[in-house]
Amino acid sequence: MIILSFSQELIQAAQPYLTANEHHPFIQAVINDQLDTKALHYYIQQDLRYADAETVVQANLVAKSTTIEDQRLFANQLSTHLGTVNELFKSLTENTADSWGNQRYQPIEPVTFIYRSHILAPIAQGSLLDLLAPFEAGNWLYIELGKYLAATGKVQPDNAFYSWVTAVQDPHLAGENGISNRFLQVIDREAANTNAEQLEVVKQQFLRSVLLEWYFWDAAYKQLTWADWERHALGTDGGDLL
Ligand SMILES: Cc1ncc(CO)c(N)n1
Repeated sequence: MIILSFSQELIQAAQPYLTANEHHPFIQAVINDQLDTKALHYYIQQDLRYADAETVVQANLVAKSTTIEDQRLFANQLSTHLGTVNELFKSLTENTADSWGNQRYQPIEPVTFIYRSHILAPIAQGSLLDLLAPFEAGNWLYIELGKYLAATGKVQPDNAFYSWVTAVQDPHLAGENGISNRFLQVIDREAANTNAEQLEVVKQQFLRSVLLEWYFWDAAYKQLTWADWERHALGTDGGDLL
């Protein structure tokens, strides 16, 4: 019998969600180089707001760390995040007609709000593991989607999403000794001191992140706004939004 580490267990349980993300029409449109400019704009604007929540999560990972080594790991990655996040989105913006100034600080739309709330929630009462796992799920999913998109061989430099695919495969993030694997190692170390009941909660929160990733692509594909949700709830649009 092969005994899985806790992080391997998370990754195994997340496989159906990964497949669903791969199959999402947004990702398939990237492969076919048919991504709608409006979907790309919405994605850039909303992911910048998600990235702002990642900044807050990472500051709190430093705060919840109990050793200098952990504090340095999370603080260094926070610094890297702050140094690179705008660059990625700026390079994505170059492929669109919109200016960078229009992309930053747009209103936080429903799915972005829910996903941000999900990764921020453990700050109040959670352990280091509670805070790290739902956040790391997003890193892991992005790396896997990057591998998937690269393996198609279809996302070439003239594709609007090319710089995204390159960025999520950066060895600093995705390499054997990269940040994602180092975060998974911290997850395994913390899991060793956590009871089975609490580990099940952590697992569900990890999986919920990967589920919300699917809804994040879906919201971008449909450019869903609070106004759409309102029209839908108040019954004035007659259609199925979700
Ligand atoms: C929605 C989302 N998930 C994960 C990442 C990875 O940082 C990101 N930038 N955005």
